[in-house]
Amino acid sequence: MAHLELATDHGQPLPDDSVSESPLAIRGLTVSYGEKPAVFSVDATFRDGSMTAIIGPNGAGKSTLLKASLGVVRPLAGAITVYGKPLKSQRYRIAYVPQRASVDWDFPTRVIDVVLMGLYRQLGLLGRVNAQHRARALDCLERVGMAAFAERQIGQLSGGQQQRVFLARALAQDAELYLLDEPFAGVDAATEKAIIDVLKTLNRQGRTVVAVHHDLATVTDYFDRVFLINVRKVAEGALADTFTAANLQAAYGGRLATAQIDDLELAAH
Ligand SMILES: Nc1ncnc2c1ncn2[C@@H]1O[C@H](COP(=O)(O)OP(=O)(O)OP(=O)(O)O)[C@@H](O)[C@H]1O
Repeated sequence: MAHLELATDHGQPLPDDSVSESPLAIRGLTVSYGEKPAVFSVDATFRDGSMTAIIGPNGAGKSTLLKASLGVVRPLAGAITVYGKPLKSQRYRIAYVPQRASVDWDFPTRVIDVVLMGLYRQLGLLGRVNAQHRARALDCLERVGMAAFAERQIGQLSGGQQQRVFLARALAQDAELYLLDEPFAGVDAATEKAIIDVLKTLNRQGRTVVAVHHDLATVTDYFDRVFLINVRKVAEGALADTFTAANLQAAYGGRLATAQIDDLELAAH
């Protein structure tokens, strides 16, 4: 049966199993930085083992949704569960790759140290790094093609290289749920390919990937589900049901020209 959940479903109780089986379930989330909410009354149920693109125009609340899911911003209202349990006790199961622009790249630290941060659970309170930890961090750098840069200062890398290092840190964490905020923004084609290959490999291993994504032309190739938002949820579901011209119009309004929509490989709805 086609699975299409529209924004009108919030407020209705969802069956318990959809929450308990979901790596990330959001109910009634409202976040406000000032008077106007950035995210309003949003429900979302990210499916285990799926690859979901969060899509919407600038300022639609996409980053805010991720930050609230990590407990980084405090919501006005709403509940977030991770694998059916409160976020607080499950935070370690989530790896996060922030938006590149939001990171202070001038802090003096080496690439390998950034990746070792992903091993914080193994390192314990004293943070003693042994040969095994180092080998694991190097292996993660290898997987994103950055092993040769291990000793380099993070500020001395290009934007795409920095993005790969942050992905390596997320890999080191060996999480089950990966949240990425525009992982392909400002990277070249080779880096984009390297990143999507890593994400698809994680997904094949059963990990859940949720990424804020701006390039509508690659949605169909990269993802199997979409979550459309413009402060409120517009729609969420499988590509075939949800990545439609009508939903894109609803999310972007006049900001997306009909010609742009016509060029996309959309679901036939
Ligand atoms: N720390 C903050 N303080 C005040 N307002 C904020 C803050 N962070 C975000 N906002 C506002 O909240 C709204 C949603 O921002 P958010 O970054 O979540 O949108 P987005 O969909 O990720 O946008 P983009 O595609 O441009 O990255 C915007 O109007 C933004 O200006």
